[in-house]
Amino acid sequence: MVVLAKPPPALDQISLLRCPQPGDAASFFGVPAVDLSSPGAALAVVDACERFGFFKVVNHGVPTGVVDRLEAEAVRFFASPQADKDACGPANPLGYGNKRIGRNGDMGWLEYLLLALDGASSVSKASPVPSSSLRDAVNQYVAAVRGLATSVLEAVAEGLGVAPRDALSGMVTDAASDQVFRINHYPACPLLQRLPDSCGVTGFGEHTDPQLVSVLRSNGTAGLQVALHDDGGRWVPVPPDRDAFFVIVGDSLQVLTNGRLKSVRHRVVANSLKPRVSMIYFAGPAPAQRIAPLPQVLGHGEQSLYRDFTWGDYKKAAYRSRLGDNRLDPFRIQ
Ligand SMILES: C=C1C[C@]23C[C@@]1(O)CC[C@H]2[C@@]12CC[C@H](O)[C@@](C)(C(=O)O1)[C@H]2[C@@H]3C(=O)O
Ligand SMILES: O=C(O)CCC(=O)C(=O)O
Ligand SMILES: [Fe+2]
Repeated sequence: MVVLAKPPPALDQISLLRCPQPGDAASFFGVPAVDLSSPGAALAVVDACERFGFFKVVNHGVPTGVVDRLEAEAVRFFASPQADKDACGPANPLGYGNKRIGRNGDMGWLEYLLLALDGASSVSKASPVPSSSLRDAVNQYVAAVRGLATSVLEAVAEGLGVAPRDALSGMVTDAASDQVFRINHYPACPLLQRLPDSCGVTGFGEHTDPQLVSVLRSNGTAGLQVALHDDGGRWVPVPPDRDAFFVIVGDSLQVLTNGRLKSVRHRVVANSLKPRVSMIYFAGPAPAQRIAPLPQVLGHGEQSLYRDFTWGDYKKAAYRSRLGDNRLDPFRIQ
């Protein structure tokens, strides 16, 4: 991350970034698009996860109405009086959060609602929810995207030659699995117009997701960027696609495949004109789940690159870390 200048007071504590420019030919990035029902989907998923740790699912079959209903509920919540939003916060880590991300000093130009899901993938009783209509919309949406996450993990198993087919997806359908759901709202940031074009304001700072996979959907506002694996971590913008779901490989899937699939660093930069709304489902395993390379991904004589840990261990360490930390480093065998 590069801090470029002293920010205007409203952006105090929020880092400024050097951003790729839209006209910059070098920033072109063709996000792989996969139709999970097509022949060859399993190999396409593995290829995308190996090369980028990132792809989008098209022709997914999730009804538009389910997505639109949740987006409308989210917009309504974020437009409600600040006191009503604050009644669901401060995020610790669950609940309504404003600019502060996590507990360790990270800040971004956003507000959000972070919810835990129970074994049936419904919003848990421990999560502060503003209304029953938002709760119902989240439950309906999550039922659909959890199905997408399990199909992706089945495709990964198939593409890697791992049996049984549910070796990975079963970790998410397990009644004790640890699933989290987040709705982010990045207000338009007009102050950006006072900064040089090459300068961005951090919406959500760079990080990898700790879970197995995350399924992200946003409105049509740009802002998401990913760091390429094979080009010195060069940041490239991801063109928004409100009709697709983006899949992000998390650290746990990296370990389960002994580094063959790699988690991807990603971040969000604020937009000067349009608000961005995103909703992300984080598919995590049960706290007691051992996170270690699946025997079938290890070649003859290949050793694990990581020391053994459970999801519970990793989550505890993650929540003590800063957003941009490389959370897997302490678990790597030298
Ligand atoms: C700074 C932090 C926020 C985070 C917990 C952490 O300490 C490090 C990981 C962060 C992250 C990134 C992906 C998800 O948005 C998230 C919910 C998660 O599981 O790990 C967030 C955490 C958070 O916002 O509390
Ligand atoms: O809001 C987005 O588009 C991405 C946010 C994100 O990466 C996260 O919440 O972990
Ligand atoms: Fe993320």
